[in-house]
Amino acid sequence: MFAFIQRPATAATLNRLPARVAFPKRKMSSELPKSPIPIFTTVSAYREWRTRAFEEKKSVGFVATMGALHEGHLGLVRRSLAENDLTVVSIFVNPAQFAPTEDLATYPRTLPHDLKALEATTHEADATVTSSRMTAALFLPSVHEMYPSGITQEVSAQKGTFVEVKGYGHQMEGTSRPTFFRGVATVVTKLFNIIQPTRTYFGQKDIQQALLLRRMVRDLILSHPTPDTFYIIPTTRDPISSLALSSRNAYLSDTERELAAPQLAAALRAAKHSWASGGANKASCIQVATELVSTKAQELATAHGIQMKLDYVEMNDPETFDVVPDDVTREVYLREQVGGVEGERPVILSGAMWVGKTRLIDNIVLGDAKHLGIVETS
Ligand SMILES: Nc1ncnc2c1ncn2[C@@H]1O[C@H](COP(=O)(O)OP(=O)(O)OP(=O)(O)O)[C@@H](O)[C@H]1O
Ligand SMILES: CC(C)(CO)[C@@H](O)C(=O)[O-]
Ligand code: BAL
Repeated sequence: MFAFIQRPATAATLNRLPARVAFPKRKMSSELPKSPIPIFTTVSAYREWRTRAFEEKKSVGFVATMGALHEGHLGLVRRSLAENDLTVVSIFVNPAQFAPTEDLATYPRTLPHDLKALEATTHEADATVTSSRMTAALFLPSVHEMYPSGITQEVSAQKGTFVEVKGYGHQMEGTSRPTFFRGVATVVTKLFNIIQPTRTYFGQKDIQQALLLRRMVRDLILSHPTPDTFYIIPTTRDPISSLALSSRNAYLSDTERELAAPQLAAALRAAKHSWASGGANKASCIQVATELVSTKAQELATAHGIQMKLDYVEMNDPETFDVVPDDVTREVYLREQVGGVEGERPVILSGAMWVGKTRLIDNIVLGDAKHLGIVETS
């Protein structure tokens, strides 16, 4: 499914590209750090660049982020660099997806670090090409330009145009963050309209977001990207603790990060093990995960004064996001598999956990993740 890798024309064209398509009349504010990566702070400057890329028939890969870049983001960027002539990364901390009680004000903003990380992330295109590709453009829009009608985090007071993917944003993460997916769908529609990506890359770490946005691309009949050029990339984890990398991990103290945060992934693995063993129904698999976190929480509170609390662990159907009923076992779930499909019917096992004031999320797909278009890079 992901075998199509666009070959760069020649090393020479690649080396020339950023310079040829990058320097129209872009407004570059003097506070921006110096970088070889062109930074577009306005839609019109970006569009001029994109028009040139269209004319030159260059494919454009796109990675949408809120910044504070880490290896999880960079994995998406590497994939885009490998598969496209040009790669655009956006950094925009989107007010519309934060509830008024959430961490918009304190969300980590680390532009100098982000630029250095993008500069360092180059891809050796292939053995026959001697040059390497670097991110061709960073899109760094203002809140004012992204929300011309204005934006407040209070949904009841909002005015203007918003995008909702009805029926898919109230379950899972939507239960705890009821206005989150409306904010995400709105901003990503705007970003797709602006960036016009040939391909786009989202992370499995935010699995409901990725599946919901791919559905939105299909429902809105977008051409850039299409559902087929919307890629979901497996979660990058800390190689030792298996903690899913996340910008919000920066809020954690060293002991919280080492001892508490990895317990969410451990709880999901424990539930996965129960599910795989056969006889256990969904409720008892979830209970295994819940008990693991509460036992560990007591231990960490006593020994280290760390506050850790599960928000939820749940299993959901990846098509509908419906909760798997409590009494369903793996055998029963698989019996309902629609005929003719290869591999095991997937189910999303996901959770969220508070460590102090930091809310972390994680998920594992049980069964065949290929059905969801999630494939490890070969
Ligand atoms: N560990 C990861 N592995 C793969 N993709 C990731 C990972 N972390 C984030 N991403 C993806 O990067 C994109 C941008 O995410 P974002 O900027 O919100 O970072 P984040 O680490 O998810 O931040 P937060 O801590 O706010 O959840 C999303 O598609 C997201 O799924
Ligand atoms: C997709 C996104 C960039 C929209 O603001 C954000 O939700 C994120 O970083 O996952
Ligand atoms: N990674 C999703 C962005 C958010 O939690 O706001």
